[in-house]
Amino acid sequence: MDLKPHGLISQSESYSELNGNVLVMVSVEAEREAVLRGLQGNSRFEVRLAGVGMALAAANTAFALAAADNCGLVISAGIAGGFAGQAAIGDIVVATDIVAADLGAESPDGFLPLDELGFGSCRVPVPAALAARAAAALQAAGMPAKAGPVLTVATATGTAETALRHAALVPGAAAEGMEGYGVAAAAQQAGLPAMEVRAVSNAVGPRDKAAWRIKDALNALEQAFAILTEVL
Ligand SMILES: O=C(O)c1cccc(C(=O)CC[C@H]2O[C@@H](n3cnc4c(=O)[nH]cnc43)[C@H](O)[C@@H]2O)c1
Repeated sequence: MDLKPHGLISQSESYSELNGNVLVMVSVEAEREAVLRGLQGNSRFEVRLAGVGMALAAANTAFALAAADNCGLVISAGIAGGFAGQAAIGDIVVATDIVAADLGAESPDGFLPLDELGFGSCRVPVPAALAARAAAALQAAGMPAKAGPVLTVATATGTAETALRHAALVPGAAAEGMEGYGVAAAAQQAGLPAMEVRAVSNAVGPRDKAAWRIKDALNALEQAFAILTEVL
């Protein structure tokens, strides 16, 4: 495919029509299977493994894009933690912005994001029309879908303190995962729009793996992609 240099297409441009194929990056095989079930053989979509974490996700997305045929959109998808009051277990979150929540520097006055250090941005905006169209389609189909910022973290949140800190850092933060910013950064480098679609399996907060509802979240992810094929 034709890889465009960084910055040629603004991610905040509105996209009325989507052209080309869709690359979906998920972290693990169970997520890949769920998305594939939802896609029901739709040949416009390709689903690849990103691995866990931002670095592997960026590298694998770049490799997948280099081999992709006529890709017009990249989606980071999978299960996620939901922020209290924003997204409950089983909800779908469509990202309005994809935000690397812990990429920057500490200072005595608090966290300094890349933006304030002058090294680029921690935020990849999702084209507003795309996020709105996806969330509206999911809601119209009766799914509990929310739109809001989705955070990418290197360390999954395991305390109430970190949950509150991240929620304060990014007002309206709806969910957190570990790959979105890496996938979106690779898409941005290729001049392509990025989205993130997450199904909530657990609450962001004190770690309690026994309370994770992975099967429910994977079922929601499957249903979401069955609907998204109609509007993307
Ligand atoms: O054990 C399983 O069967 C299983 C099936 C599917 C996925 C998993 C994962 O553990 C995926 C890890 C993946 O999930 C995202 N995630 C989920 N909850 C959170 C969270 O609270 N904070 C951050 N990330 C979360 C993340 O993107 C991981 O890569 C297991």
